[in-house]
Amino acid sequence: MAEAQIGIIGGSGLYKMDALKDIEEVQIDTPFGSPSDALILGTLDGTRVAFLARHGRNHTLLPSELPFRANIYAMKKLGVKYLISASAVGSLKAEAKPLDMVIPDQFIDRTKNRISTFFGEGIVAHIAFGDPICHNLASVLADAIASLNLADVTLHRGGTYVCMEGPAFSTKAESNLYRSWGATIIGMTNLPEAKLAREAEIAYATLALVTDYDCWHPDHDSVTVEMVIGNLQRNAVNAQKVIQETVRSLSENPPTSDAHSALKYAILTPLDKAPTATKEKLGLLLEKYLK
Ligand SMILES: CSC[C@H]1O[C@H](OP(=O)(O)O)[C@H](O)[C@@H]1O
Ligand SMILES: Nc1ncnc2[nH]cnc12
Repeated sequence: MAEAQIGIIGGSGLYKMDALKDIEEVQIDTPFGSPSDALILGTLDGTRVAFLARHGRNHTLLPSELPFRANIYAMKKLGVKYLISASAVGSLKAEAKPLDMVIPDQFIDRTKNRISTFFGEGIVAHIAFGDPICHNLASVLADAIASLNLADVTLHRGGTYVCMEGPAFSTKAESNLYRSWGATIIGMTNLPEAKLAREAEIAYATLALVTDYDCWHPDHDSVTVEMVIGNLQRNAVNAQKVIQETVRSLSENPPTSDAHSALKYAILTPLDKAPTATKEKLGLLLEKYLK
């Protein structure tokens, strides 16, 4: 059922993409349940893409409730090889200001309650995750931002995204602790997604849209939902331009990615000894290794 090589996951405040043409809504069933919402297949400048609203189009799912495995598996089912996450984040550094964009290259895991592997039930795999973001896809994103010359948008290339559990925002002590670790931004969603995308051999990169200074900055109010959504809406048009330009570039020049062969040396269990039910459940992920 290959339908789109490029997927987009829209986070808080980015529940649809206005530029998509010839839209088709697809309800996708996966061995890991239903995704956050129907996936939207649409065309951007002649290229078919798949869009998913991470929290559902009416923002009905908490970060801890997100069906991360179903979301990534659904993208895999549609044939996605490159996945762009657009996400609202708080800034942990003075120089990353609200309305700036960050393309992080590292994560710190502060989640407590997430399932972030497809494996288990008789099949063991350990993917390499030292470089959790696809460098080549991140470069395409960065080049797209540079080529657009967006007024008032500063891009910060690289940096560490702290992924917290939520849903409450951080305490000041936590926020300052993450600052002392040198982290750049904070959010609640991208780390499990990046891990699962890697297991699914999908290249993943984050376009982080800074909406606030969390709660550490002495000269700025602490983050509120109103602040996040207000600033995200101010940035939504630019974010969509960046995604559109990235898609154009990816379709002209699809980069190589180590993610596309991430399972090659990761699976420990001999597949001929693995439970049939698990092999069937992981179907699409194992397909090429079962031949
Ligand atoms: C609405 S504020 C907190 C919420 O915003 C971010 O969402 P996303 O990553 O989906 O853009 C953050 O991770 C929290 O889920
Ligand atoms: N300060 C913050 N903390 C966690 N997630 C966020 N999303 C946007 N701003 C955030």
